[in-house]
Amino acid sequence: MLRIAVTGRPGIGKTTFCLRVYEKLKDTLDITGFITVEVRERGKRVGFRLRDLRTGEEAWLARVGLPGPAVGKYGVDVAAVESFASKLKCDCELVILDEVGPMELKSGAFIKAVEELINAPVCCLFSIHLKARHRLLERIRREFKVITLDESNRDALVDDVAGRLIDACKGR
Ligand SMILES: Nc1ncnc2c1ncn2[C@@H]1O[C@H](COP(=O)(O)OP(=O)(O)OP(=O)(O)O)[C@@H](O)[C@H]1O
Repeated sequence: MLRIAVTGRPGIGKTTFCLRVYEKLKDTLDITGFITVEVRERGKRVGFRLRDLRTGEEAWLARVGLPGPAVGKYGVDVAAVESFASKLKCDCELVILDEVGPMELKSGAFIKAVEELINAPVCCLFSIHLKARHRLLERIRREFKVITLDESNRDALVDDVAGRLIDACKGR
């Protein structure tokens, strides 16, 4: 059972990396999870949407002007996080989760769902916030193989991580 967490500075390509690995593995492995996609209007970032990898279903995670707990200038839709967290399943071969960060961590149900995943024998590819402090993030940093993405490694590592996850999930 292989558990990998990618991290790196904001905008380095964590979401892109998770998506590329998903595209490589989706026909081979049973995968659940979601990614977080930034939304820009007229060039300015206005918020983030959650996207279920398998179904393509989307919801706002956080948006400027949304009521709810604030992270920077964004209000977090905790109910949306909970709804996506409830779809994370331990009984698949791989869980891809982008990301475990300050917005998602506003949801107690999200924290509980991720803890259950970590306690289960399932392969994981998470992206995690580089610096945020939280007991769940500390646990992931301790227990996962953590890879820091940068411009020089983020392309080459896609095949490497995808290959390692297939081997681990298929017990090779
Ligand atoms: N390997 C890559 N090569 C070239 N451009 C990339 C690569 N990875 C990401 N990008 C570009 O960089 C930008 C940010 O990418 P992405 O959203 O994946 O980063 P992120 O680390 O998830 O960001 P955030 O910190 O907001 O979560 C996007 O415009 C994306 O197209």
